[in-house]
Amino acid sequence: MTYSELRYAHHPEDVKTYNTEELRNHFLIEGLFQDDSVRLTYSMYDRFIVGGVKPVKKAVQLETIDDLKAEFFLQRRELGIVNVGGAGVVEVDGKTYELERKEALYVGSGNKEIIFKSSSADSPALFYINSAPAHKSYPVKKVSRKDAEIIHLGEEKFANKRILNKLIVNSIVPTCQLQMGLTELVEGNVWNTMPAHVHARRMEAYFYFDLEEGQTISHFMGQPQETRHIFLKNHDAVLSPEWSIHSGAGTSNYSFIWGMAGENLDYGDMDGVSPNDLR
Ligand SMILES: O=C(O)C(=O)C[C@H](O)C(=O)CO
Ligand SMILES: [Zn+2]
Repeated sequence: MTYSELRYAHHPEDVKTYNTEELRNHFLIEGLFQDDSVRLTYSMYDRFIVGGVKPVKKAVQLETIDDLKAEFFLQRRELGIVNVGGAGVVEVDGKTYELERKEALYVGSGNKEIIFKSSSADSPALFYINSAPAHKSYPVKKVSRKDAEIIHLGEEKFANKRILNKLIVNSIVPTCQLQMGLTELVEGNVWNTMPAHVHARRMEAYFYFDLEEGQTISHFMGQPQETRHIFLKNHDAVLSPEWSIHSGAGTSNYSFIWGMAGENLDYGDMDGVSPNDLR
């Protein structure tokens, strides 16, 4: 079964007036993984889709949704998948790709039948997905951890030591708009993406996982001089407008998947904000 919801884009002046509930309703995405279902959020930010697929007892197919007015999901879109659960399989027009935990798959536009399966119902796969409009079809490619481009960021003394794994980026796999990667906070470190940044040419979505039961993350958003926070739990995602910082501090360490789409594929095209300039 496929469920989807639509989120509008916002003017930063309007977001200044949002209360806690409004911020959460517009930007937070909860409940991504429901047994034998596909859960999608179609955002007006660069028409980016955030979703979760959890096949348990049966195979689950990625069906088209009304918002796309398309014959099949990838008619005019590309797809990035990262498995954050037990081992699983993605079938793309009959071809099978096995995805272990933290492995990724890129699927270009034009592929019609995308089917997700878990290798074992006792430890189901959890497929986190991002999708963006695509003008061209690029080949399907699996990206394992060994293929990732790794960057070591931060320092223990600033509680932001982390390992950034670029997975679906154009130096590894050609894409139209999509970029995805996985960042792991080293134990004892809690801050992600600090110093913070914005990138007016791309929106971004963060999906937080590997957060211990009972712990939380305060995700920071908003224009650098007008920030807000949203408290998140494990397996929550959050939309980041092009004008917003996206950073977080947890009550323990955790990992997260970042995904972007927009004007360019230039990961480094970002404007940094010094911590003392944040308001
Ligand atoms: O840990 C980080 O810093 C990140 O992972 C930052 C994201 O990759 C990002 O925001 C890219 O624009
Ligand atoms: Zn960013």
